[in-house]
Amino acid sequence: MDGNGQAEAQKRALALGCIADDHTGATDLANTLARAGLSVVQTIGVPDPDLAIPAAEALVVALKIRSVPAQEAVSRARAAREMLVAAGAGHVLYKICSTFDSTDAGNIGPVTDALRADAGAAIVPVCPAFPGTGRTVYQGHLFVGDRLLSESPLKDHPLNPMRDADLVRVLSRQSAAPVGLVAHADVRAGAEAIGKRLAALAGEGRGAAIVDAVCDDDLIPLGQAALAHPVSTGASGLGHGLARALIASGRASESVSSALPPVGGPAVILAGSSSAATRAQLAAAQAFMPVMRIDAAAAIADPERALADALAFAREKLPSGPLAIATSAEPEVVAAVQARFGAGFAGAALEGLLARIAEHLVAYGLRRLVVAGGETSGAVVEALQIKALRIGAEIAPGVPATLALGAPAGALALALKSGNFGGEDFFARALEALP
Ligand SMILES: Nc1ncnc2c1ncn2[C@@H]1O[C@H](COP(=O)(O)OP(=O)(O)OP(=O)(O)O)[C@@H](O)[C@H]1O
Ligand SMILES: O=C(O)[C@@H](O)C(=O)CO
Repeated sequence: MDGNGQAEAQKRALALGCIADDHTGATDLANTLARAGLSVVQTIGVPDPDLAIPAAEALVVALKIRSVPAQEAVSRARAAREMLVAAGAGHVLYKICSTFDSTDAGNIGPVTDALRADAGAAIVPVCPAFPGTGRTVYQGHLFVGDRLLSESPLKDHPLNPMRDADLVRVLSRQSAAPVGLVAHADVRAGAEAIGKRLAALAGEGRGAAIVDAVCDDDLIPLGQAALAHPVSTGASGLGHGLARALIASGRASESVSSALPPVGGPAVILAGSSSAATRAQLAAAQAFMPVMRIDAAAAIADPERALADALAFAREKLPSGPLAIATSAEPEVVAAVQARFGAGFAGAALEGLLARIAEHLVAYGLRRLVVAGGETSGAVVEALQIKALRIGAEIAPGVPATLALGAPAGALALALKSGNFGGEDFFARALEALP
């Protein structure tokens, strides 16, 4: 192989394997890794061995395990790690939400414990910081903008209300082994200081340690220190640090991602997220497109009727331009729906409804789709049988334009928006950005 061939092959050798606990989290991470300079491919679930996926330095496996029972999350994450390690990944990042979404019986602890055991690791560094979107960790406490997590809108999340900002305490409640803290003073002192502190905590028998990070500069030593361990757990900030550390160590080379090919055609927004950000974005969208608000209680009681109504609305409006269909509602309405049907049942029913709407619309010829909400995105992407995503330009921090690969319906441009991401004009921007 000549010099160019070697450089090309090295550029595409898998260095970083990622397991994302939801689909918008996966595209967020894939976007961050691509912007940091890695070549990245995202698959929907563990890919079938016969799926032809382009070679890449980072592979992000999108799972939908944030809100499933812990045992199921553990076995699915283990299978994904096994595949990633067999494919050559030297480090595996378990991508969780930057707002640490999980219940006390939640999955971040059990999955982190299991991946640590499988990798034979002494300790797992854990950091959900993503300073670019206002998520920072100080003295183990997670902030969303200038509020503690427990005082942010995440306290009212429909599936995982986050009412404790002390992540050492939160992760301890979910973990088999005790949890430690690498505080900001060590992070400021650099990668070596973080490494020493992690080693000391491992020596005390701690299985995981929350690592502080309050700004982008902290992500570089964090990534270097994390790369010395086989497994880490965190959000896009840690992903950025790992990508930069891989490039700095020569295990990956900086590349520029290419633009997505144009898809064109009708566009629809489907929103299942009830986050404050998504609600504000829908209100802004109402000024320039028709928005159908689905009554969640009525839709759960009679899903066939809700499906028929949504499709009639779409058929009528789509010829004149983009439209939105949303189950999103104010926290009091969500609480009432959950009290009547149970949160899990209501969530699954509404995700299923939006996924069926997506299937029908794609069959009608829809080619550009924006989905708001991680669980909702997972349901939609799985229903459309999308196998992998190519990552395009960033629409807003944490949200790239993507191109669906392997879907039976053919080319489809997609933006999967995490509930809390994007400014008020996000939907207008997304429609412009989808090729
Ligand atoms: N009106 C409603 N009442 C009750 N539950 C709802 C309602 N609308 C949507 N849901 C459910 O709330 C959940 C929202 O989760 P989803 O992950 O899609 O959004 P999010 O949590 O805001 O986004 P992210 O996970 O990306 O932060 C889904 O299960 C959805 O079906
Ligand atoms: O980290 C985040 O906040 C997002 O990528 C996410 O996981 C949303 O579901």
